[in-house]
Amino acid sequence: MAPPGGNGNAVELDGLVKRYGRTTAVDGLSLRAARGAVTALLGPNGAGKTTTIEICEGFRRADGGTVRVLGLDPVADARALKPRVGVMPQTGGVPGTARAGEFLRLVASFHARPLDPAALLDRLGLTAHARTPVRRLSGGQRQRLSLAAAIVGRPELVFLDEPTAGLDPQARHATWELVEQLRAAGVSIVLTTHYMDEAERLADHVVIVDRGSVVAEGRPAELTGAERQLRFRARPGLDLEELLSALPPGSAAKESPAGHYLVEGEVEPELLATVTAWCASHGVLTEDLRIERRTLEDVFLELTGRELRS
Ligand SMILES: Nc1ncnc2c1ncn2[C@@H]1O[C@H](COP(=O)(O)OP(=O)(O)OP(=O)(O)O)[C@@H](O)[C@H]1O
Repeated sequence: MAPPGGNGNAVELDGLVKRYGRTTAVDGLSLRAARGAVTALLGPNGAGKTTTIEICEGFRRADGGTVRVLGLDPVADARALKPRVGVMPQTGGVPGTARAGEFLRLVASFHARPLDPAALLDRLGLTAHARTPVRRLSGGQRQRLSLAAAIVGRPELVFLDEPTAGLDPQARHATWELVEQLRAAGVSIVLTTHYMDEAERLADHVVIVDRGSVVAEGRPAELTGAERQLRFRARPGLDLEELLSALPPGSAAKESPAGHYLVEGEVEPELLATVTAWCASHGVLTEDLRIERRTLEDVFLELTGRELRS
C-alpha cells in the first residue's frame, strides 16, 4: 500500500515565504525532497535554511506558500507526523539535567518500535558518556546525542540542521556513516549544511539556497559539471596576460590570493603541457600543480559572486 500522501516526495515546498519583521528570511522558496534520498540545503549563514527546515518540522508557520511533509501539513497534521519524522535541531532540544543514556531511553519509550538506545550510543561513540548529565557533555557530544534522539524512533523522514557543525573529524565521519546507513535503510533525509564537502559526500540532491530562495539545484555532479580546472602555486605576480596568450582561446587565468593560480578552460593534455612549458621558460617552479573538478563552492561563487563561507 502506498504511504499516505504517497507520491515520490518526502517534502514539497512551493513558493514558501517567511518574514521576521522587515527581514524576509525565506523568499518564495520551492523544492522537492525525494523519498529515500538525502537532500541537502546548502547555503551561507543567514540564507534561510534553518527557517525553511523549522517550517517543515511544524515549529514555525509560513507567511505564504505551501508545505507538504509526507503528504501532510506539518502544523495541522502534527500528531500524525510526530511518530514518522525525526528532528535534530541546530541547538538545544536535549534537557541539561538528564543523563545521556536515560534521555535516549526516554525518547525511545515514546516510540512503538525503537532502535536499541545502548547500541545507538555505541555507534555514535557515546557509550562512555551514558551516565554523564547532558549539561556536562561537550558541544559535539550533545550534538551526537541529539542525532541519536532524532533517529531512535525509526522515523521515515529525518530533518538534520547542521548535523556536523563544530564536530571533530572523527565525529563528523561517524555522523556521515550514520546518515549513509539511514539512507541505505530507505529513510528520507533532509539536512542543512554550509559545508560543501558534506553536501558533495552525502547528498543525492543539493539545493543551493541564498537570500531565501533557490539559486541552483541538482545532483552534486550535475551542479559542478564535467569541467576541470588547473591550479598551481608559484611565486606571486606572474604575467598572466602573457600566459593567456600561449593558451587556447576561451581559457581564463587568475591569481587569487597572491601566489595561487587558477586556469580554466578545456583542460586537455596540451593545456597542461603549455602551462608547464611556459613556467619552465620563465624559470618558474610550480608547487601543488593539480587538475580538479569544480566544487560546489565554485558554483556558488559563480552564481552569487560571493563565497559560500561568508
Ligand atoms: N527568530 C528570528 N527573528 C528574527 N530574525 C530571524 C529569526 N530567525 C532567523 N532570522 C533571520 O532570518 C534570516 C535567515 O536565517 P536562518 O537561520 O533561517 O538562516 P540559515 O541559512 O539557517 O543560517 P545559519 O547557517 O546561520 O543557521 C537571517 O537574516 C536571520 O537573521
